[in-house]
Amino acid sequence: MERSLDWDSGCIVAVDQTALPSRTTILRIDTVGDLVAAIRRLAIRGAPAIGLAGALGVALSAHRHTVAGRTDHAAVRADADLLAAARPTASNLEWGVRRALARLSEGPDAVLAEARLMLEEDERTNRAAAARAAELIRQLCRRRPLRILTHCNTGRLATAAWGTALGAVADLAAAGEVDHVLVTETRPLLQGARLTAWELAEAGIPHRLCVDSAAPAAISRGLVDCVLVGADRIAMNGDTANKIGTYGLAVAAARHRVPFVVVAPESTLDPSTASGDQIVIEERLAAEVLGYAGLRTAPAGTAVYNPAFDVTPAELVTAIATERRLLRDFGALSGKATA
Ligand SMILES: CSC[C@@H](O)[C@@H](O)C(=O)COP(=O)(O)O
Repeated sequence: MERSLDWDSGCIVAVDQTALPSRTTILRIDTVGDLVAAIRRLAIRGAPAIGLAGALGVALSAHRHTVAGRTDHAAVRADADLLAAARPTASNLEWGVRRALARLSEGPDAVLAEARLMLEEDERTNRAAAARAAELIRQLCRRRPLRILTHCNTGRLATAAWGTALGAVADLAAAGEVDHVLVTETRPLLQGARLTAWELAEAGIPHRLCVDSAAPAAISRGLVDCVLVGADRIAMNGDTANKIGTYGLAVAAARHRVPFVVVAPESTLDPSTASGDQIVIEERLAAEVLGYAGLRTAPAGTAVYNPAFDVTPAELVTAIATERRLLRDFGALSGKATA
């Protein structure tokens, strides 16, 4: 499969991200219910990827609810609402669903054409944002080759192709500028250990895996030249929601004057959210923290706090690189200043 997510013969096809790295399993999804479930259980995950999945889901629904050339718009809109609500934090999901839905009056093929266009755009978008971030890192960091810290998974699996922060890592690595990438495990679901380490190995980019709690220590010991992460929702003041643990990395990076750069598509910027305190943070099931892969790691019944994301205040973010611009003065997001 060229893309980690695509459309094929009336189905959404996607790499099952819960099966990696043990198995490469391709899901064929042909109902909106199964798609919502795949997004909720993180088989399809990563902000850009769930946005694209949402758009493909609307196309799936539009085709399913078209009989003899007549589309049941109310049924498709109800499916769109279900899809948009599958996970609350990433703004890309609602963006993808709404963009595909906007073509509904033109019929199911137009909806699918829009979703397919979004798949194509995704790679161009990611490459542009990643190249911009890589260029910034070249300017900000003097040491070569670079030691880059990243969190969660922002590679091709989290998008349709190329990736955001991990795309920037790939750009720098292709230019021979990367010593190694320090990859956080990303508890509780191990997106860093399972997915980022797998993608970096595939790409032949040297990397080391560390437990999440070792990452701030690595920054404090001078073992990290820059931190590169993705985002799920960026508020208009630059506050950035991303995988739980990002905030702690940003605090450590600021304390030790290490550049902390966010790489994300414009679709992650949310014009309706003024600041990070308005971002809804998804809370996930206790079972994800109480055990892993069927093994209990805490006494049954232990109370759990399991937020999937945290919010890094803009003041801790060195810059946000998108496909269109580099944001360093966060007033630019609310139109008060130019980027
Ligand atoms: C390019 S992916 C950017 C973010 O979506 C990523 O960093 C992240 O936090 C993903 O969380 P997940 O819960 O795995 O979907």
